[in-house]
Amino acid sequence: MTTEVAPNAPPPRAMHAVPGPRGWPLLGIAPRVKLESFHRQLEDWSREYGEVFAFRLGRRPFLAVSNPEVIASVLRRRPEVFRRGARLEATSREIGFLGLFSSNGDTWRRQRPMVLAGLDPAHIRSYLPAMSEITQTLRRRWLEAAQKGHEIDVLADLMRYTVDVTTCLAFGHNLNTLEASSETAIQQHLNVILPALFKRLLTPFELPRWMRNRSLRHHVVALRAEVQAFIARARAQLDERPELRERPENLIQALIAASQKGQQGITDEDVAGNVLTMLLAGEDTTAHTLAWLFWLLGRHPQAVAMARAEVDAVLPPDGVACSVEQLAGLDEVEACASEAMRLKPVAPLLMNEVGEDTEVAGVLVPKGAIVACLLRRPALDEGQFPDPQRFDPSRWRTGQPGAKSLSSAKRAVMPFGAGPRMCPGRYLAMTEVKMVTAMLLANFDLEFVGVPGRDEPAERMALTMAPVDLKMRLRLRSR
Ligand code: HEM
Repeated sequence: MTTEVAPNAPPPRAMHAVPGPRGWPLLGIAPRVKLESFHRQLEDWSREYGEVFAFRLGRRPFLAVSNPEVIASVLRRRPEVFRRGARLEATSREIGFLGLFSSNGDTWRRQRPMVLAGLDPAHIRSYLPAMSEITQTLRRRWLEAAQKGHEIDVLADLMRYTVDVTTCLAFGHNLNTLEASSETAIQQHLNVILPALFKRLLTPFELPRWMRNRSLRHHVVALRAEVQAFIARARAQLDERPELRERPENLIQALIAASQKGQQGITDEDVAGNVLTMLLAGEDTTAHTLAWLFWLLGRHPQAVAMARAEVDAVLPPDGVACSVEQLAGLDEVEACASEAMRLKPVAPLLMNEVGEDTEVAGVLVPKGAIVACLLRRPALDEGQFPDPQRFDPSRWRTGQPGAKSLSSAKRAVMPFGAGPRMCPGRYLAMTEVKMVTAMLLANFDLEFVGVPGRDEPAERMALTMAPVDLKMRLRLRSR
């Protein structure tokens, strides 16, 4: 058994002695679970039962934790003691996207440096021209919507943007869904596969025949075929221009070059798995983060005014950044994004399967149990952030008096996770978030961002947390 506890700590408690919501024999709390708002149910229970509580989902024991130090210690002890769930790993293998996100142990160790290298700041710099171009396309789309007075489906447009950026960077091919008249095939596949995956992961019982669903199978097979086509294209490029093996232009070239060299044992399966992982991990997360940020900006004109003043000072009049230096000057925009991720993190919940008996927050947790880290709870803790529900980007300004407390506050907010499995796409994601937000503020006034007839958009959880039915109306900005 592994532990990370002080020497004089009291003896650990067994899980059944830890308070938590009551369940039924065999089913546990399964009949009470609402998949789309499971994160909120857990957050509510943590208010009722405290920083550590336990329950069963089916036969599987769960321990939910919301203390930031406990969360950090769990996330640090990966991939050895805590791991991605065996079901996630098996399901991903079945679908054909066993990439960095879902793999464990040696597969994860082999893949991580490769994926990290493709997404590091140096590579992001070389991706900027493509990203600026795609941001220009989005700008044109929104200029047209503003001129015609059209309402914008925020999530749909932002997902088109992130699909275009991700496919362009990962595969060297811009799908240009922003200018396509209808949803592309890839989006249609993901719209079916992602919710099915999430449901499968949270259903308390094994669903051995889930892939027999004909529609799901169709989408999985078609998506795999799309990915194989990207791989074939990148292989041909590497054959034509062997110098790309040393200086790959995109992630797929980097992965294939490594697999051909036999470097670090990267296999063809690893390449395909990580190509799909980029699509799955990079699309919803960034689009949903931007959507929440826009909704919050729509309610806070002062924050808009400050961020816009900065955008006007740093960027050209079209508001589209084209250098790392310009993006680095957007501190206020970044502060707005950090504050949006504190209040509306798209990953408010991280599930970790226990790989060997261990101890967490003074509780004995057996192998096979799940430790659910409730990431949003510390981010809304009054002790860390006065008036925690208020959207206040000034909390994130650097060089302010109280910078020390800012650094401890930062440790309580983990939108990209923490420890050895922290999100490798965070530089790319922040680049996209800053680019799109700056473009929005430079060109448009936010006439309306919200859900008609509601104060707040509902939070819907399906792998990531999205604002439901968010709409936006833009007016050309009067300067
Ligand atoms: C605002 C946007 C994003 C957010 C909020 C986000 C958040 C996260 C979180 C919370 C994790 C789990 C970290 C952990 O277990 O400690 C994660 C993992 C991951 N993310 Fe992101 N992500 C974003 C964008 C991206 C992008 C753009 C990519 C790549 C194109 C990406 C690729 C990945 C991968 C591959 C992992 C798995 C890392 C591992 O297990 O080693 N993410 N992300």
